[in-house]
Amino acid sequence: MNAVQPLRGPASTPATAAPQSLGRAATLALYDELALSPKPGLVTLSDRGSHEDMDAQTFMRSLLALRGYFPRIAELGAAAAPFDALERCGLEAEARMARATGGINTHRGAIFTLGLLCAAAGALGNSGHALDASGLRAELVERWGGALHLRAQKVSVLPGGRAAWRHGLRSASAEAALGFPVLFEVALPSLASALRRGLAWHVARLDTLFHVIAVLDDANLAHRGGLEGLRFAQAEARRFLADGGAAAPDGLARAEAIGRAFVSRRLSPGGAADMLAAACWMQRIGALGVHIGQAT
Ligand SMILES: CC(C)(COP(=O)(O)OP(=O)(O)OC[C@H]1O[C@@H](n2cnc3c(N)ncnc32)[C@H](O)[C@@H]1O)[C@@H](O)C(=O)NCCC(=O)NCCS
Ligand SMILES: Nc1ncnc2c1ncn2[C@@H]1O[C@H](COP(=O)(O)OP(=O)(O)OP(=O)(O)O)[C@@H](O)[C@H]1O
Repeated sequence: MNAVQPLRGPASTPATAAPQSLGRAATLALYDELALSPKPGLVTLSDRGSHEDMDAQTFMRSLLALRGYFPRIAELGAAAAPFDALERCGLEAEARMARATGGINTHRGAIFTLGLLCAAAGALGNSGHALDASGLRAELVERWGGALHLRAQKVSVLPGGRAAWRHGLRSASAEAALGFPVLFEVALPSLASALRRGLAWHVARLDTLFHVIAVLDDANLAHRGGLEGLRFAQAEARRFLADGGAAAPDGLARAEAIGRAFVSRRLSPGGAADMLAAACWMQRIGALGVHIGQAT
């Protein structure tokens, strides 16, 4: 568990941000995700979860290598770049991540999800509109939704995309084409509600993560555990929430127990981790509508 935690979350920046601030917030949000512990099946600062090939050091190397990418893609968004320019920028970032980690996939999902969100925020900021969640979602879908729909119809050669296709699930690309419904309709309301209830930042993040695991077609879970593994993880998350979630007196202990069950099945909810990072990014750029000192 983290020794020093801000009470309700890190300070958020004003609601119109430059590409540099949007990108910096993305790096910090990925750290928010990495630093959260316990976190079932996922890598934290102190354990590897269900992963044999990576640990916190691998993630930190990857994060450092990606620092320039998020401001760059936010700038592309501000310049109204077409989807293929974003795609090239994303693929370059994937190559940089691979060089930094020795070929290990630490942040492919985050490069995609947070990259698209940074681009949408860059575009929105440039048009002079305030950075709120519904504006961001509309901007993403209007500008790049068509290209993302086409992308979602292609058969992926990557593990998550193949698992999604095999089991008839919504892939990461399909989730993006729909404007990330689980992010906007589940993760953000969960995080905002947890912060408004005055929950500590780490408890709020943990609660949000479980809300996402309960409903997301997480291609990582499906790749590692098949449909059975995905449904098992979703059912565990639903039970956790029904029993009071992360804020319950035994919430952290129950999260740890679920972590042990995930590790024994090699399950890792990587897609849910990306949604959590995206929600933390929204909080950091001020698009969540809840700021320190505003919580009631
Ligand atoms: C679409 C991507 C994520 C590939 O996805 P695919 O599922 O086929 O591959 P992979 O197994 O590597 O999974 C990617 C990761 O997505 C995340 N994820 C899994 N399920 C989901 C989901 N339902 N929703 C969102 N993210 C998810 C996980 O972290 C997972 O590990 C992406 O790598 C890609 O195509 N990149 C090319 C660059 C690009 O187009 N960029 C666009 C602008 S950034
Ligand atoms: N804290 C985290 N710990 C582990 N994975 C995470 C974390 N945060 C995000 N993820 C996501 O999970 C994915 C890693 O999953 P995985 O190890 O299954 O990779 P893979 O290359 O798709 O498949 P495999 O290694 O099983 O063949 C990454 O895309 C990453 O975005």
